Amino acid sequence: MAGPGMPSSLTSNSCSQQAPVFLTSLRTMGRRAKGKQADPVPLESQYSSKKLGKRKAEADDAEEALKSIQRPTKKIKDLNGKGKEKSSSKTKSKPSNSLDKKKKKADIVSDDGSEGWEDVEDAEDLKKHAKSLFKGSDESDDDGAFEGTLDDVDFDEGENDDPLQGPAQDFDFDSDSSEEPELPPSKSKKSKQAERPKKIIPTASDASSSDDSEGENNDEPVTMANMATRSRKLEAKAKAEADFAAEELQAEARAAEEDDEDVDMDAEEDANGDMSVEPFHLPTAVEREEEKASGGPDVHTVQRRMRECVRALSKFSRRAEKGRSRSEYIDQLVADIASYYGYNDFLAEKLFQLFPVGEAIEFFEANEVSRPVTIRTNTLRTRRRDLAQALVNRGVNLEPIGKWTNVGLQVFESSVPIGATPEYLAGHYMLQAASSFLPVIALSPAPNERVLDMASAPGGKTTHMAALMQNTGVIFANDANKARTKSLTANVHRLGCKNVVVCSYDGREFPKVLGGFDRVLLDAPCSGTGVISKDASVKINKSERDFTLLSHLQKQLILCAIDSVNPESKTGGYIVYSTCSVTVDENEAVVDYALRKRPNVKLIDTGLEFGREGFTSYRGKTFHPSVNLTRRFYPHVHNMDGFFIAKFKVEKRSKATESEKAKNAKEEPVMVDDEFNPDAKVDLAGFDSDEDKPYLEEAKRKRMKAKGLRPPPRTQTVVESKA
Ligand SMILES: C[S@@+](CC[C@H](N)C(=O)[O-])C[C@H]1O[C@@H](n2cnc3c(N)ncnc32)[C@H](O)[C@@H]1O
Repeated sequence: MAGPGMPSSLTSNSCSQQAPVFLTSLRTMGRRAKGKQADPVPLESQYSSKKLGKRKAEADDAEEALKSIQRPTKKIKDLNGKGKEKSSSKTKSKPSNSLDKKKKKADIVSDDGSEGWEDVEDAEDLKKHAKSLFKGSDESDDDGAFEGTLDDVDFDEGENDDPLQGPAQDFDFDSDSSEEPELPPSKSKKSKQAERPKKIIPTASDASSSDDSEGENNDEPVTMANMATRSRKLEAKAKAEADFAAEELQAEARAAEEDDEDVDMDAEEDANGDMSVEPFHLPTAVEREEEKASGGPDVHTVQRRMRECVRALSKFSRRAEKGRSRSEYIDQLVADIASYYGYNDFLAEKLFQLFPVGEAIEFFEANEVSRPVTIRTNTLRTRRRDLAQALVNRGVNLEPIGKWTNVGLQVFESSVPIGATPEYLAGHYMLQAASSFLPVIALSPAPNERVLDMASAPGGKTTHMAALMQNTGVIFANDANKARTKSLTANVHRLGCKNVVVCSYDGREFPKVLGGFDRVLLDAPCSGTGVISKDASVKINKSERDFTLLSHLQKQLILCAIDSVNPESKTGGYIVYSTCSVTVDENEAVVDYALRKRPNVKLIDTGLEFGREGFTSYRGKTFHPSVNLTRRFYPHVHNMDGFFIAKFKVEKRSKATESEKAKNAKEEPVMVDDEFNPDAKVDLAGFDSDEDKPYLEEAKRKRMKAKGLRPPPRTQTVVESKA
């Protein structure tokens, strides 16, 4: 495809790399919580003020964790105050979304290719239709987009007997465009919009906005004019109820704790509510071996043990068995987490280490629940208000995601397949996870700029950038995987992006093939530990070696991204590095590496109004203090996919940095033929792999130990293992 400033060499894809191990293509694992959107959670939950990175066994964490690991039969109210039973993923189904029941549902496929909701119960025709149309879904791995025309779609198909006619103009769409005329309020029957559940990812400003409905008469009929206000009022009420329920829970927990002190500390309710079950005993190493040999414990035992370990770790001196160490409890807990949630031991431990004990359980729980379905309005084709109106008319229950985006809509329910509406096919929106709006918001490309999207397929972020640039300037949308550039191209066409040049190079070939960009987005290939709810295969198929190789690749790519930026850009000179992974190796460690190797770059604020600070130290490693400017997003905190974002400003190289450059000359970007593939030998020539040596050595030692071999003595300082 042609584009302004496009060298002719880029009109055809020049890369013939092997497809990388791309996470969303592995869809063999079942999803236990499929079909549920997670309950809304407040932005920056109670953990927000906590310093992460330390294994703090706080009582608060333990209580959160105790809520997550449910007793098999005990009913615990959820925070929405509905008193529904929360259930473990292995023994019972998850709490269902109340919206599930009444209406038929259509398949919704997110841009990541994951299905958001369950199939329409008794609408086979819709299902069949949706199946064929979802092939072109934004981030699906299917290469082919829908190839028919709008005429091929039966526009009436999506209409159910009771189409929703609610208007969209009463939502807060002000941010869409200041030119929009004020639509006069019109009368309609009560829209189902008013019944929608609480918003996801509410910002502080969202929460405070609920106050303006004070004093309104609840009995007055619902009109288009008052619908949004009433809805906010309902949300406020729900929040108050949730707070009340949470207080109740805490009171219960406090009472239980007091009981603990009075009665035998180890007395425990059994599955039937009897108080006569045996006191908890942490298995010894021998007992664990025996347990393994006999096929492992039953799920109730595992649940109880996890709960007890969390309790013990929260007040270790009082609750732990005499003579047992903290690390014994942690080892048992991690082993149980791995078996309960279905992770390999290595990954369970790696993820567990990211959080305080109680919060870790929340993270694992959140990975069992699908994230909300969200779409991004393509402002090249429509306005959010108009899109919302069109979709509401088709029976889609939606609302703006939050104040932080003026193009996002959260879909609560739909009687039509959201990936196959006429509006979708006409490119009015992209099915896109809320988290993937963030890197583009952070990069904030401006009209007429020259931008590189280094790893861009299938184009969710490229097309978002094209819209922000109002189809001006040029975006080089690159992806090493040629097959994936097909869906990228399809999306670029569908969304009407005219300033995009699609190309297929290994990102490590930049800036040799092309440089001088105002801005670069590196949405790097990663392990996908932030999107486990979409792709459960990550739980078992990621090994230590994968993380080492990925981290290498990411470090190589980030240097190339930096070197592709024009430091003298009048408008830009920025890079955003992002991953959908939560591991430190793929995030802070990569960013810190870039800061060390390229003294002419510095981290700057992402401009995002939420997200947790990146780690400045982690398990014995200290990063540059400015790494706290990076942002982490978590499913259990933000109700989004796990994500990481860093924004850099590239400065001109000074004399001092020039000498630095000479020193690092051997690290000039190199042409590397291997795409990331855990089994391929990655050519690291010229890349500074020295610093990874201790890790590689330690990994080798571990592998040998696991095989019962005696590892050679350590030759280098190895980062301290588990605290
Ligand atoms: C996280 S996905 C990108 C998603 C995309 N930015 C979007 O928003 O739709 C990572 C991409 O990196 C590509 N990739 C893997 N190795 C690469 C390399 N060495 N150079 C460039 N792209 C690479 C993969 O093919 C994959 O499409």
